[in-house]
Amino acid sequence: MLTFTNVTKSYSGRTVLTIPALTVQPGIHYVRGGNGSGKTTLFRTCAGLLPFSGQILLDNHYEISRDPVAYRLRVNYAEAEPQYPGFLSPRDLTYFVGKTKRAPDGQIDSLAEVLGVDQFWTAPSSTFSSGMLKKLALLLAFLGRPRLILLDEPLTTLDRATAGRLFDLIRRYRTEQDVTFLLTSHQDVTLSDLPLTGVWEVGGGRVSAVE
Ligand SMILES: Nc1ncnc2c1ncn2[C@@H]1O[C@H](COP(=O)(O)OP(=O)(O)OP(=O)(O)O)[C@@H](O)[C@H]1O
Repeated sequence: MLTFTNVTKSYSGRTVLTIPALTVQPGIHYVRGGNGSGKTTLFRTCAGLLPFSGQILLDNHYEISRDPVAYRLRVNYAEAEPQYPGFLSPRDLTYFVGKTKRAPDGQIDSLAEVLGVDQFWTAPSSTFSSGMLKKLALLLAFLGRPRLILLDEPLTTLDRATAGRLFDLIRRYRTEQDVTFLLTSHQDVTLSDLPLTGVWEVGGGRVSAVE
């Protein structure tokens, strides 16, 4: 569902990722690697947020530089450490992102309830704890009808109950809507409740399949 061809990503002339050829099949994938190995760079590149050279193709059709709107409509991303303008509330942000992602009727309310964002719906995000910010970022990442959702450290700072509900949501989007997930975590064991399709190791500037 996602194909990389001759992809390289550099910062100020320093190459941090080289992916000559790689195909990610539909499913739930765990992307692991040490600090600074390039996981966030990989996710931000896939999300269309960073310039790179080469080609990333979604569903054999959508390419970031050729179809930027169609591609971004289908690829959602939650940052490891989300930040939003402090004066904006979940209601403001979900309205805006929901519109750009063409969220179906009722989706925002349902996700807000499942992830517990409805508890602080109109509060300015400057007043949020890191777990509250994480819940909001996760809600935004499920909006619309994505084909691919990239979750960078989704469990960090999340309380146990919400983590369980997030796993249910991932399983549901996977089985009911054929959404593919790429997830990172520094704790292998925390993802063990999910039916993983693949495990990938990022290291030495490369991405390789583990199993
Ligand atoms: N904006 C940037 N400018 C320059 N170098 C960067 C930038 N962002 C990341 N890097 C470098 O790219 C490499 C990969 O960083 P990245 O954040 O992708 O790693 P990571 O695997 O997500 O790390 P962690 O597990 O610590 O979050 C590191 O060497 C980092 O210093």
